Amino acid sequence: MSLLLQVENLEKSYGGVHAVRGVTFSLEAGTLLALIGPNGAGKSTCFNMLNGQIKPDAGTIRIDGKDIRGLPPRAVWRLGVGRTFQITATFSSMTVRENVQVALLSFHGLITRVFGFAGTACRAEAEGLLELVGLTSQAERPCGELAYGDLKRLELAVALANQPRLLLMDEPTAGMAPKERVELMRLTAEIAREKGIGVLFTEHDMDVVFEHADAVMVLNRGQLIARGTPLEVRRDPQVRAIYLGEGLLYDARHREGSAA
Ligand SMILES: Nc1ncnc2c1ncn2[C@@H]1O[C@H](COP(=O)(O)OP(=O)(O)OP(=O)(O)O)[C@@H](O)[C@H]1O
Repeated sequence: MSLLLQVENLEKSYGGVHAVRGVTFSLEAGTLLALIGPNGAGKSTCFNMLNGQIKPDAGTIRIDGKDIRGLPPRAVWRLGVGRTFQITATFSSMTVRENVQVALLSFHGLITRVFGFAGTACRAEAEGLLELVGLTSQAERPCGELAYGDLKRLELAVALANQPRLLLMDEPTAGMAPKERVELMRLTAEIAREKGIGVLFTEHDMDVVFEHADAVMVLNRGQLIARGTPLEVRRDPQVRAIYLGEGLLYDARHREGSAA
């Protein structure tokens, strides 16, 4: 596996708040890395630096060896950094297929040629992506009618339309039922492995993190305090201390017991 993302000594302060301190990590293509930490740990700030929304004070961010630090979001997106958000950003009056078509038109630089509807442009490509995320049967429905779990799949298809090398997922399963969470993350992992996409995701649901991440890193007060396999991180005493009262300790015992 090749090293896709390399982050070194990333720093960001807001006035007196040192939000991200010396964060260093890497991500291999085709793997899922979870970034966890309590509220205010600096997760969103890290994400916003990785996709160009916030300029780091210091540090380097390399995608396939190219330093992207300080580039604007559009340029970062063009280099293959996609992002999904906690609140889905789709066009509710368009059909599911049209939403993916519009994303594809944008990716192919054709968006200025369509005025409000996608017609037949990129249709076959859109249908291929809908098949990939299991939404073929929903293709002609207005997106505003979709169940929440399907909306999240659509959001994944829209993100994939840009052929990302790195996909940043902001709490991908927030608001979903447990069964839907498992399905979405299994699908994401399958697609990431098949297409060699690196996925970095934040998540508050520890079940999702420990089931689906290849590696987990823990941020606390802007600093990475642990990085390893899900099992290593679950067993880390510092991580356990931070997550006491948030379910991790119980969860870890429960899982280790059931794995034994
Ligand atoms: N625009 C801003 N101006 C000032 N302080 C900020 C700003 N954005 C974030 N912070 C502060 O930086 C720190 C890290 O915030 P951040 O939102 O990155 O954490 P987080 O881990 O994403 O939290 P959450 O899980 O609640 O979303 C916090 O102390 C926060 O109050």
